[in-house]
Order: sequence, then C-alpha cells, then structure tokens
Amino acid sequence: MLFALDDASILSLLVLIALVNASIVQWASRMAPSIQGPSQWAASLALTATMAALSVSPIEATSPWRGGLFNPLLIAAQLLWFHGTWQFSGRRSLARWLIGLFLIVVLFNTWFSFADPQRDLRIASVVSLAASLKLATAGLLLAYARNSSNRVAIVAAGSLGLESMVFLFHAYLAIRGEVPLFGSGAGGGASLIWLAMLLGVSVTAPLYMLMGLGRLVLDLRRAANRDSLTELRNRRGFFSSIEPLIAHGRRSKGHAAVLMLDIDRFKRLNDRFGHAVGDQVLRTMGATLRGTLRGSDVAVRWGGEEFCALLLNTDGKGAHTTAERIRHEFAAACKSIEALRGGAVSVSIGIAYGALADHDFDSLQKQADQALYAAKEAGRDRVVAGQSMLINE
Ligand SMILES: Nc1nc2c(ncn2[C@@H]2O[C@H](COP(=O)(O)OP(=O)(O)OP(=O)(O)O)[C@@H](O)[C@H]2O)c(=O)[nH]1
Repeated sequence: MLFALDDASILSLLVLIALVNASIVQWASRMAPSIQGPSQWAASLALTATMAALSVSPIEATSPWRGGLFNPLLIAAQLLWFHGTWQFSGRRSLARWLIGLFLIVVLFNTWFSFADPQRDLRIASVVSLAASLKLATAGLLLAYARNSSNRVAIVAAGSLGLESMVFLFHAYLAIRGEVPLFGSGAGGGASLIWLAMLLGVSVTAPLYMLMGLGRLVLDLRRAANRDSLTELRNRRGFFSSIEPLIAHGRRSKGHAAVLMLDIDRFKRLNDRFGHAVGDQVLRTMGATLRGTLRGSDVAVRWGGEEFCALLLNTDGKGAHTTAERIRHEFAAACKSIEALRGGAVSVSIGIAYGALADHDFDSLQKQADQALYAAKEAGRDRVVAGQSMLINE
C-alpha cells in the first residue's frame, strides 16, 4: 500500500493537496480581482499546509512549541476561510474584529502552552472555536445559496458541516483527556481531525472553486447585459429580457407602452461642465428610472444620452403619468448635482402605447421616437404621446 492510514501519511497528503489548491485558488483569484474572497481562501490553504508541515516536523510531540505554533495557524486558517466567505457573499470587511479575536486566541494559547501548560484545555477550546468558525462559514454559504441559487454552495456548506462535526468530536476527546500525543494514536480518534482537514482541502476547497467560477460566469453575463455607467441594461440585455415578456403579453392579449427619453441639450452640458459631470447626469437618469419604474418594467440605456423603457402593466394614461413623474424626478435629482452649480437639466419623452396583438416592439419604439422628436421640436422638457395613443384615447 502506498500510504498507510497513519498521521504522517495523512499529513503529507494534506500538505501536498493544500499547497496545490492554494496555488490554483490564488491563480484563479487573479483572473477575477473584482470577486472578494478567493485570495483569502488561498492564504487559508497555505496556512493549512504550513500547519500540517509543522506537525510532521521533528518538533518533539511533548514540546510546548507544537501546540504553541500549531493552534494559532489552525485558527488563522479558519478565520481567513470565514472572512473570505463573508466578503465573497458581499458583506463589508470584519478584519479588525477577527484580528482582535485572533490575538486573544494567541494569548490564551501561548499562556496554556508555555506558562501553564494545559494540553487538554488548550485543544478543547481551540478546536471548538475552529468548529464554530466552520459552522458559521457553512451558515454564510447557506445564506449565499439562498440569495444566488448556487447549489454548489449548499454542498460546500454540507462538507463544512461534516468537518465541524469531526472537530467537535475531537474537542470532546480532548475534554475527556483522550487525545493521544502525535504519532502514538496512529489511525485512532486523533487521526480523525487530520482526515477532516483532508476533507477540507480535497473536497471543500474544490467546491469553493466551483462556486467562485459560478459567480464569475454570473458576473460576466451580467456585465455583458449591463451598461456599466448607468447600471441599466444595455440593448443586448434589454432585448433578451423583453422577448419573453412581449410573447407572454401577446398571448394574454395585453398592452404595452414604450417610452423614449433623451436628455436635453446634453452636448452643451458636456461642453460647459465636462464629460465627468455629463456622466454624473447619465447616472442620475439611471437611478431615476430604477427608482420610478415598477419591477415589471424594463429600462435600457439606448445609446449616448438616450434611454428607453417598456411598461407592460399599465394603460396609456398610466404611462403618461409615469413619464411625467420621470421628467420631474430627474430634473429634481439633477438640482442636487453640485457641479452643475444650480443649472437645470431636463429630459424630453415620447410615448407610444398599443395592444401587443397589433404592434410589435419595433413599431411602438419607432412611434415613441417620432413622439420624442415632436417633443424636441415643441421646445423640449415635455412628454409627447405618439399617434397610436391618440387613436386609442
Ligand atoms: N458625458 C458623456 N457624454 C456622452 C456619452 N454618450 C454620448 N455623449 C454625448 O451626448 C451628446 C449628445 O448630443 P446631441 O445628440 O447633439 O443631443 P443634445 O445636445 O442632447 O441635443 P438635443 O437632444 O437636441 O436636446 C454628444 O455630445 C455625445 O458626445 C457618455 O457616455 N458620457
């Protein structure tokens, strides 16, 4: 047999797999620097490898240095894993609190390793803390899985849960004073903790990589469908969102309104205040549309300073009211842009409305565009209804 199931063999495997996975995760984290977490997981795996290497080192089994060094590494690895997952799921850094917790553990562990050596107390407390951190990380994963419908996160949470159970069992053995010295408990209960760590680096870590990959694909897909300045959909995202909505609306004999919006005299605004201020005005339009439209409506940055919105659950009158609300709220929001120094910004809006059985999106959009043109011709800063609405009214 290549490896006998003794502590030294498990630890050697642990060092090897942890180092390989740390390198892969670190390499992957460089490919997606906007995703927080993976570099901390890589550091955690590197610490796990160091900890395992330390355990197969020639340090005497009875030496206080073994626990004195091993335990801080174990806790640092769990804290990094937890904090990486915390940030991966979009939460703000907890670094200061966790560094504080780590320092307390180091003090506690140093005291009970060197000043007043109490091996069982030390192992039971540190291993229980590690198990709690693993359980807390599993909880974060379950919450993440619920929000992102990422099933890999559920499996990773299960794997972490299993690891934490083994850690708790190890803490229980320590309370009973039954954790043998390294080397003397080959294959016994003491080896379980190494097996749990092996499970961590060879199963949980790859699951994490898969979870990170899923997130990367989601982010890329999102970026491909979004306009990064206004955070609204771009045309590609818009058309892929409205296609099924329009098909459903047509089947259910529904109506739709299309709004075409164009910020007035935007070129002059850019020339006068600069492109950065122009961009701020565009972002304000994005926020206004997001804040004003319903969840069932779809808005897009059509191009430049032009926007479009598709309203499905409304009639012509409701669409008109919504357009007027957008016009007012946009003007009011622009008033609070300091760089404009009180200068007013307005938007012209054209609307088309009709039954989806008689109109496809293109024909409504063209009518809304003509109405927008009429709004510009009539002096800007107004809402103009297209032909189909006048016929419908
Ligand atoms: N700051 C900024 N400006 C942009 C962006 N995209 C397009 N523009 C500018 O928007 C301006 C559009 O100008 P025009 O099409 O002449 O329209 P306008 O000045 O708004 O005039 P009216 O529509 O007739 O009221 C151009 O100067 C473009 O350079 C962008 O992403 N950021």
